[in-house]
Amino acid sequence: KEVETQTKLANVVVLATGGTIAGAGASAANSATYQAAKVGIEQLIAGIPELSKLANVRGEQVMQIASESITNDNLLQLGRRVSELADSKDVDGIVITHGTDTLEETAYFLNLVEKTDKPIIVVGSMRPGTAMSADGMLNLYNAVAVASSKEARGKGVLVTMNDEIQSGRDVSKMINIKTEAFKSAWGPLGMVVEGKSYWFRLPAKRHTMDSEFDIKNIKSLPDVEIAYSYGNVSDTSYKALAQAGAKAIIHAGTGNGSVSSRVVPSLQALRKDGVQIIRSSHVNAGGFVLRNAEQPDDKYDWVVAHDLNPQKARILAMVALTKTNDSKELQRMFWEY
Ligand SMILES: NC(=O)CC[C@H](N)C(=O)O
Repeated sequence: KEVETQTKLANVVVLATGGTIAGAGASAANSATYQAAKVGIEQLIAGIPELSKLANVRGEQVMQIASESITNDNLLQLGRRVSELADSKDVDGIVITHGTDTLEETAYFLNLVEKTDKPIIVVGSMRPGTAMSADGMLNLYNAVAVASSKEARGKGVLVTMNDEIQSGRDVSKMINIKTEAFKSAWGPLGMVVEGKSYWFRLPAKRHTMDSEFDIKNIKSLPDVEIAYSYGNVSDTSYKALAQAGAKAIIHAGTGNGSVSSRVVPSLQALRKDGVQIIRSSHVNAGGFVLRNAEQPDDKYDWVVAHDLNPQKARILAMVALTKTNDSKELQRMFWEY
């Protein structure tokens, strides 16, 4: 009987990349002062013996970094390893441990480019394992629980933080000092309680199996940069980014992606020079940019990022530009993904 239940367990691979979930501080009182990316994946897995009841878990250290330092090459490396594992008959689910600063970017990237319906869960923590009330252990336990469940298949890349199951597309780090850090403007998809998932809604946007993008066909990612907007903003950063070779500039706009009258002529000129201009919003709880509402996008041949925040808009723009440089096609992709 024991052997029978053992063989029925799902095979889950944990790909470790660093972050606070692998962090260590000097004392248990250090919840905010510590070094990220210190503890290896074997030690993290060994610290949660309960994992062996959920799945056959093995770990792989893909990199060991704080996620603010992740590069496009790191993204591609991780994406390719996820894809190889997803293609393997011996793997039922994949968990990625990640720093929380850019976790939402990596989760969205994988959501766009991984051609699999196997569960892919990205997880981090807000406190290092050495701190009181560390959250990494339960977050990782929940990630493995979701990764090993059949119900998680085909739902796109997911994020398990603070007992919630979030869509990797929607979720964003909203506050950096609470364990309740990750939110989606449209709400979580479900909850994990004591290793069991409870689902309430499904992602409506194209992802994974239904995506036209495939990591196997992406050799490199183009340079897409973000320019932040605010009162008294000048066009200096936009021009400098274009000068440095950006193929697209994400306008991290105020409100509904509004553009200062001081900047509009420069963005028109940059577009004429071939740079794609993508209007997004840096409104904290979730921007919502509509085409031709704030600026005449049709006339200027600009693209709107709709509800994608600037950092997620950068991810989609990079992936989309590997396929097309047609602004109408880019806009279609921004509506569909
Ligand atoms: N909570 C965290 O994971 C932040 C640690 C670090 N800055 C990172 O993103 O990797």
